[in-house]
Amino acid sequence: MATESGKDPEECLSEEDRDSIKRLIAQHPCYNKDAQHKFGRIHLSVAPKCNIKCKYCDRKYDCVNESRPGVTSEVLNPQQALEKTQKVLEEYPFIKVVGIAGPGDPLANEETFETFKLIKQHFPDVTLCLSTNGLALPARIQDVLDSGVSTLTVTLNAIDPEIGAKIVDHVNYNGKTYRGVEGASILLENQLEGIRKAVEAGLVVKINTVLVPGINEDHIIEIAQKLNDMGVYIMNVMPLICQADFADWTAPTPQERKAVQDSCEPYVQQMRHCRQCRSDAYGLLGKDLSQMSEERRNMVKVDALKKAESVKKNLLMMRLNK
Ligand SMILES: C[S@@+](CC[C@H](N)C(=O)[O-])C[C@H]1O[C@@H](n2cnc3c(N)ncnc32)[C@H](O)[C@@H]1O
Ligand code: SF4
Ligand code: SF4
Repeated sequence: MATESGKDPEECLSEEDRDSIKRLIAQHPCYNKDAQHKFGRIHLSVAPKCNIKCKYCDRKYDCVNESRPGVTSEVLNPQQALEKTQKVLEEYPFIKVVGIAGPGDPLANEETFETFKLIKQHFPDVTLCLSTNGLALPARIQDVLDSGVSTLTVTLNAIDPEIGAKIVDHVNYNGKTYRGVEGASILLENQLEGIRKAVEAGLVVKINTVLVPGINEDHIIEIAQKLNDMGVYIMNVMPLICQADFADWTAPTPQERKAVQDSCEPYVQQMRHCRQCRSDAYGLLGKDLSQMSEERRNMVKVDALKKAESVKKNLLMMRLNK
């Protein structure tokens, strides 16, 4: 599939790169629904600051019992994030992806890059994953690549600034605050340029689009068509969680979300199993270990070790039968 720049992202890659992308998708629970019950991810909550304000965003930094994006029990520094990763990966070896997804915007926090550097040094084989609103993506793309990130998510709720302005309150860019259509236009330009650069650099790109009924439901198909042109790998249409400025809104029904996803599927593969995780979630999707009692965590650990043992046995049998 050729991108808008005329280059086919797959053609730009060597065979070795293509194989390694296939391998990482096979073990990424969000990019591949078949991987979700076998492989997990850990989110490191090292990024509290944000450079924009979405009208639906409500971040909480000491929250133990809510499960949604933007909440975390605590904000960690890079060293604490490394120590947590060491402990969690040792106990739950089925976790193959280390991601940073907030609670704010990873690219608005230098700690993101410091953390990835530490993780890469200690765990060269894990997949590094980043989730951003995209405002700072053109400026930071080289830093993202240098960090060893291979899967990137950008939230893109509109490709028309008039619609975008109904969802984003303001944007802080190069020391100034922009509101309304002006702010939404600056955000959109940077998002599109950042996505283009990321695809061309060989990152596997996912787009999150929050479905806000009455604002972007009929527009999302146009976003999907654009993503097809740009060579994006997968799109995740997430239902609005009604909070902050949208506290009195009505969330989309599962049927409404499915209808939007079905209309987009011809243009870009749809992720339909997103669990709208916390910024400090770890474990399998939908089985967040950060929200479990120690007893339940131990059961998961024993189960995971048993599964790993049976995979080893199967591999051994296959070799012996050759
Ligand atoms: C906490 S954000 C982290 C990354 C980055 N700050 C961003 O917004 O892309 C993770 C995802 O949750 C989404 N999100 C945040 N609040 C939401 C809400 N109230 N309803 C639905 N999705 C929401 C964001 O749009 C984003 O796609
Ligand atoms: S970009 Fe992410 S963290 Fe920032 S306001 Fe929007 S949802 Fe919240
Ligand atoms: S919020 Fe969705 S895309 Fe992000 S880690 Fe959870 S399931 Fe994956």
